[in-house]
Amino acid sequence: MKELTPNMKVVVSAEEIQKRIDELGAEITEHFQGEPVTVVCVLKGGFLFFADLVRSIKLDLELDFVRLASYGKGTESGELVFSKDLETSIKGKNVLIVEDIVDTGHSMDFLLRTLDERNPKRLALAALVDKHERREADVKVDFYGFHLAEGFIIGYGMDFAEKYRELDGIYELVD
Ligand SMILES: O=P(O)(O)OC[C@H]1O[C@H](OP(=O)(O)OP(=O)(O)O)[C@H](O)[C@@H]1O
Ligand code: HPA
Ligand SMILES: [Mg+2]
Repeated sequence: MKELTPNMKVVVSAEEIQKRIDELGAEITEHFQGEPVTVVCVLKGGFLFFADLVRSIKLDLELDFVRLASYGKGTESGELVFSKDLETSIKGKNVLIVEDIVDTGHSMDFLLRTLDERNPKRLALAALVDKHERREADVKVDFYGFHLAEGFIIGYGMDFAEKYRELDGIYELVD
């Protein structure tokens, strides 16, 4: 276990995350009714949730990865693009997007709309954290791990200035 600093408050423990992922894996397995699914990891933040979730889904899976970038990041109006697109076709396939956190909703609004235009059979979104404080785009999270009202969180894929992604729990950064 890594040394934590006094400005890090536990929000969800590693044990709670793993228990919830087992439940989500069972829900997702049931949802797709024995059919194969293409599971899409949203890099970088989604990498740990994706790695654990795919191992708890009991279906035939294809795995693929995307990474989003915005022009003029840091400005409110940054338009989203792929800095890495899917490498497989999703036409006619069941697709599950796996994301660490939905915050303003702009990232998932873009990804859901863009992938939907490729005519998948079904398109669903799993997000470990559904955070409401700053929501601007109306995004439907089909499978969520935890609801959070507010706060800036790190760990389990989520970073602050590229640090803390490797932590196995979720923490809030407090002053
Ligand atoms: O709902 P939103 O306000 O769009 O924010 C959520 C997104 O922001 C973070 O990713 P980021 O683009 O910072 O890249 P990262 O995954 O590489 O950390 C996070 O991982 C989500 O993907
Ligand atoms: O709360 C957050 N933590 C880490 N990364 C994020 N990206 C959007 N919101 C967050
Ligand atoms: Mg991300």
